[in-house]
Amino acid sequence: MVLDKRIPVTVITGFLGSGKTTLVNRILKEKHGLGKVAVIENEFGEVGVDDGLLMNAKEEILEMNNGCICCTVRGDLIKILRRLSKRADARGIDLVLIETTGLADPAPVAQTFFVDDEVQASYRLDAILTVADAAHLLQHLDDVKPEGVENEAVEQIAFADVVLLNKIDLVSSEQRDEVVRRIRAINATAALHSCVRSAAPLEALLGLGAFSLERVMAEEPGFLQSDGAEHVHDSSVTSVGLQLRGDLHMGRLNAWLSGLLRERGADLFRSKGLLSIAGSDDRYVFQGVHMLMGFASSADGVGRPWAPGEPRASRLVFIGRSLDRSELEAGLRACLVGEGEDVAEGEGEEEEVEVEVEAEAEAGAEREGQDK
Ligand SMILES: Nc1nc2c(ncn2[C@@H]2O[C@H](COP(=O)(O)OP(=O)(O)OP(=O)(O)O)[C@@H](O)[C@H]2O)c(=O)[nH]1
Repeated sequence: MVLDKRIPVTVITGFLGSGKTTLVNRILKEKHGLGKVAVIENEFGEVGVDDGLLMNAKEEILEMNNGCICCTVRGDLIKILRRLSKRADARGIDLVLIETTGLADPAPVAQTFFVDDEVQASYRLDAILTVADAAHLLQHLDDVKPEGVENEAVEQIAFADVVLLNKIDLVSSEQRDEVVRRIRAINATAALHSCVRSAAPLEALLGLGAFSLERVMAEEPGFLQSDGAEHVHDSSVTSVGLQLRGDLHMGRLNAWLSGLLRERGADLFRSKGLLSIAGSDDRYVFQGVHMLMGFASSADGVGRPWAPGEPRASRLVFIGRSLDRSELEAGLRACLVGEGEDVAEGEGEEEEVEVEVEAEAEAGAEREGQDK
């Protein structure tokens, strides 16, 4: 038996907000006996937030935020992989995780491991792992795209070696069965694990040797020839990234974001932010997936607190349809604390709160009705 000494690579894909970063954090935290892990992160949009959401690991985290890994920055991925392999011996990297954007087609990312000689000599694609949000997958699979535009959610399921059906805490068992049925109609052979907070056993996710070029070639004979040009993103889905110096008023911010997601949650696929909140030295994290939202802070072990004297600013990203940058920016600016303003009302909100669960449940019930 010839031992394959190449570094295994797991590509983690899945629609916006499905639980990819949650999974990466779990792997970094739990990796028993996996050796040293390098993570390549690609975020959609010009303002990245995931750097603040990944746990403070001693691992190698490499950011790619100036384009989509499946098309515009595929060359950068090759450069990063080449650089990493040159250093791999010295640093002893044993595993590479690539977290794609939620809007990436995983096929061109997989192709990278077969078309570049240097990359192919150093790396072995272990598996494409797709995280699916049980509460929102169906609406993204059903999303009707303009002519010639791929449905990323379908591509991500179709190309998976392993599907992690996540967030099953948000659906009934009937809804879950329906989601499984739809996944199976697209991909009958992938291993499928249902879970909450991406908590499937690591041995079911890593070191599988599951990616098979022969299988992909049998289904897509042009796989190695394509140059990625056929992958067209849905241009109606855009991102607005905002960065603002100063402190935000928690009460006003909560009210603004709750209202925004309640009114626009259908079109607002994903929102997230790293926030400077008045009256607190903890850095806050905001997470939104459609109408569901929550806050956590470094007091809850998410990210790190502000250092003394560190310039304080907030970064937020909104991804969805029909986004109006100036309206979003005006909304956020209105949450800034004015000079001399009393912020007492903004304190004492340090618990993680899921404030829009009811609205989300209503949306789920509506969808369930449509599914029948
Ligand atoms: N209720 C519930 N929430 C979850 C679960 N898994 C993750 N979340 C939450 O879903 C939100 C998005 O999770 P992430 O891990 O950031 O998702 P992602 O796929 O990395 O998101 P993008 O990188 O923006 O595409 C966060 O608020 C998580 O805490 C789950 O199983 N149940």
